[in-house]
Amino acid sequence: MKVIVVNNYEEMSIKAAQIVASQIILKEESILGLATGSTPIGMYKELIKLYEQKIIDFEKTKTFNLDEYFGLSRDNDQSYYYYMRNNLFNHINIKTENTNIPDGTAKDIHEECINYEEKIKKAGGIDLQVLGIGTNGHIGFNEPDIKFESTTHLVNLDEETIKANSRFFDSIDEVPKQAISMGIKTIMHSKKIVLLANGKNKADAIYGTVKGNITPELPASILQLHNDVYIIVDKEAASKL
Ligand SMILES: N[C@@H]1[C@@H](O)[C@H](O)[C@@H](COP(=O)(O)O)O[C@@H]1O
Repeated sequence: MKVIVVNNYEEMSIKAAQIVASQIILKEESILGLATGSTPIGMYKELIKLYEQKIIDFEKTKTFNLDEYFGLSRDNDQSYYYYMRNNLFNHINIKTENTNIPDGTAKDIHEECINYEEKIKKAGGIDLQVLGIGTNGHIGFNEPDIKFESTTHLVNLDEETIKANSRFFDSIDEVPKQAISMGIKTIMHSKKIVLLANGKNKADAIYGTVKGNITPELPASILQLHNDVYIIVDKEAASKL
């Protein structure tokens, strides 16, 4: 693990965008794994700037998002589909058919999960996966559990996650209780991983990720077993390391 401690959110966003941009420059047809949440928004803004400056081009890039809320349609402004259009895809030249996000309204969720996993495999696997982290150490929506869930699956969200994510909704009752998420194996198969975290409320999760035991109780801890991971954290998130 390469832990990079930066001064603030802006520096974290720039560093992360540089890594993603380098990946695209080295391989135009890169397969990117993308994350949502508030953490990567600054990184997406930086990537849009680099695109506008013609430093990077998304023409041949493909993306797979980590997760999607179960039951939210694509036009719901809290869906991750909506988030990705709003924060990145609408501002760059990526082809819509090259962007992939699990369909939270699929009739057969089991089939949707299998197909999503297949699509990633067919595309050749993820070259670079961007991750945020939950305060409980979740990555994607892989919640603390007694075992690591391997492939794309339907998840029951933890109370802590529902509470944390309620800040984006009008009320806590509107937060979906389930989501579709790539599994731990899906994430670990990525060739390179960049995890971003900022703020004091992520300090315990970052400590567990970098220095804790490898345990499904703190899903991000499994990243210790990956051989190409960057953890980019601001001083507050790094405060317990
Ligand atoms: N499924 C997402 C995660 O992918 C994200 O990393 C996490 C942290 O969110 P934030 O960046 O807003 O703290 O929240 C959600 O639960």
